[in-house]
Amino acid sequence: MELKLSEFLETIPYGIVIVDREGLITQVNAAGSQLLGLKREELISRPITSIAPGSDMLQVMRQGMASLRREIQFGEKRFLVDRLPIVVGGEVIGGLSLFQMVPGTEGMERRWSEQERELHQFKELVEQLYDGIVMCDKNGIITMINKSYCDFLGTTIEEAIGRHITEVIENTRMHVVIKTGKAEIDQLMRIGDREIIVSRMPLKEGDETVGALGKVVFSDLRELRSIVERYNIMERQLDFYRQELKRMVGAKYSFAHIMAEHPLMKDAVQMAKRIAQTKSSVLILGESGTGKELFAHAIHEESNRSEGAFVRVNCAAIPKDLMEAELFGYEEGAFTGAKKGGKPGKIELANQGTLFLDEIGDMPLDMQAKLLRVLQEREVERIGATRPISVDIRVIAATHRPLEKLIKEGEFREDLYYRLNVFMISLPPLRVQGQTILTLADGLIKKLNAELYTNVTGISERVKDIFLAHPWPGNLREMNNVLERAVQLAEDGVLEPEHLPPYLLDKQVLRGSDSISLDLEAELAKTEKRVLEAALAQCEGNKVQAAQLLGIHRASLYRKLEKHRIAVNESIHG
Ligand SMILES: Nc1ncnc2c1ncn2[C@@H]1O[C@H](COP(=O)(O)OP(=O)(O)OP(=O)(O)O)[C@@H](O)[C@H]1O
Repeated sequence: MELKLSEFLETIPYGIVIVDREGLITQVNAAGSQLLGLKREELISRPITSIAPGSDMLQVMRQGMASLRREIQFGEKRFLVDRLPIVVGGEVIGGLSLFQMVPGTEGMERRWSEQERELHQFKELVEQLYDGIVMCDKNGIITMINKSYCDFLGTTIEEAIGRHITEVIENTRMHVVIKTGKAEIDQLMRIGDREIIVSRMPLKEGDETVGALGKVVFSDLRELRSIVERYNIMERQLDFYRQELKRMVGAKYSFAHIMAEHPLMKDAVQMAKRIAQTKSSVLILGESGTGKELFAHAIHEESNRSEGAFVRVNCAAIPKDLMEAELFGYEEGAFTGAKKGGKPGKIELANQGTLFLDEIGDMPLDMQAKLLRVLQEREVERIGATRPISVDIRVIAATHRPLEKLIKEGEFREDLYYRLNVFMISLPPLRVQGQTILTLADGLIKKLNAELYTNVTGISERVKDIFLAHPWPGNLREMNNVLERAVQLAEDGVLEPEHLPPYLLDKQVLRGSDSISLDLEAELAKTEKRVLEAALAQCEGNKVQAAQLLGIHRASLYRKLEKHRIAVNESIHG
């Protein structure tokens, strides 16, 4: 019986689709599948509404009444459709849809659909590209507006089109743009309680303004502000990670990177090389920028722990209440906000390697006590843990602060001081390194030439004077910064005072402004004499020490003393 029905359906030259009571397709004839452009298998068992979204078939079945000669758009085609309920024994058991192309549109189908597709694509583009776009004619009447703008304004396309722009958009200036013919780009505009950024452009035909186009560039300034804020935070984070990465990648500093010209520096390097091989703690003292971290790296690299991690903790930079978690780590659930799975502390991470405690003088007292326990017992216990973990670490500590004074003031534990101070390396500031700083400057210039592709050959006599007179509070870091700037300004040849930062020059002018003459020889001699006297005073007349301090040979010092007729109390120091 069913076979006969389907054979019968094939003889009908119209598209036929039969659905069951639920609206699921049970039969479709060949003409139907061809008109719909879908294979029979793609249609059977699918809800009719998923094939023809606007279909009123369900309603037809519910009401038991046919809907006849309805025109519907199906993709690019237009169909004329009859829908009938199938009634058996007074009961609706399904529905039948009979359809054909709207008579007369068959031949036009392609041309018409292409135009429509283009228009459709254009509309989609306008919707997607712009948060809001509106166009009006020369009288200010809206001729086009997209859905996003309408949603934003609380209106619809149908309501807006044909009305004057001022009736639809508050604070608009589109009518002004039509009058002046001048574009207004990226203007702030308030609509309701929101601030938006808009651009308005006149539409021209030759010289004549025939309308205007407005577009919303940013539909919510709050969003823009939060984007800018997020961007700023990301920039800062990126900066931080860049520095950290530089620190990690650059962690391979060795003794080859350390420049040492002055005898005190040479001694420090010798000492550091010797103690690198031991497992003992090291305390490095020195002012800011004297190379404490560089020495710590070099000791680690030279030691038999160089394969292990070099972990730096900057005690001055970590907030007090975070320091314990940072150093000791914690177990999962140790406190609110503790990370899942817990987190190892820096001490644990330095296992088998070196723990560099920078700025140890800034470590809070309670943390000092806990650190001392780790050093004595060689065990570390995470916050919230029940068992300690044994660790094998080598500690290098550094500070620019006077630890002995801090001990007297009760700010640093004496027992920890002795634990750390198995070996002590003291790095001299530049201002006591005398003439040798000029050799350091030359060394730095060579290094910078290689890094910055410059070709600077050295420093002029005037720059030497400036360098020797400057106290270099930032030590080698400061000198490196000064030279980095200078070699880039000069590019080649020798560095002259104009390549130096103004603060170095200002000092020079101030220093000599009271009694300076233009006799270079005489001025240099005067300065040399002053420096010699200062060095002798600092060494309480000891010539050997003074020569060392100035970085010159003893014989040279004697010659200079004679030249300047400087008498030294020989009876005390020989
Ligand atoms: N003797 C040296 N030879 C070559 N470069 C040096 C020397 N001393 C310091 N520097 C360079 O100077 C800069 C500062 O060095 P470092 O960070 O080791 O100093 P620091 O004493 O740890 O400073 P701070 O106490 O301010 O942290 C680094 O770029 C380092 O490479």
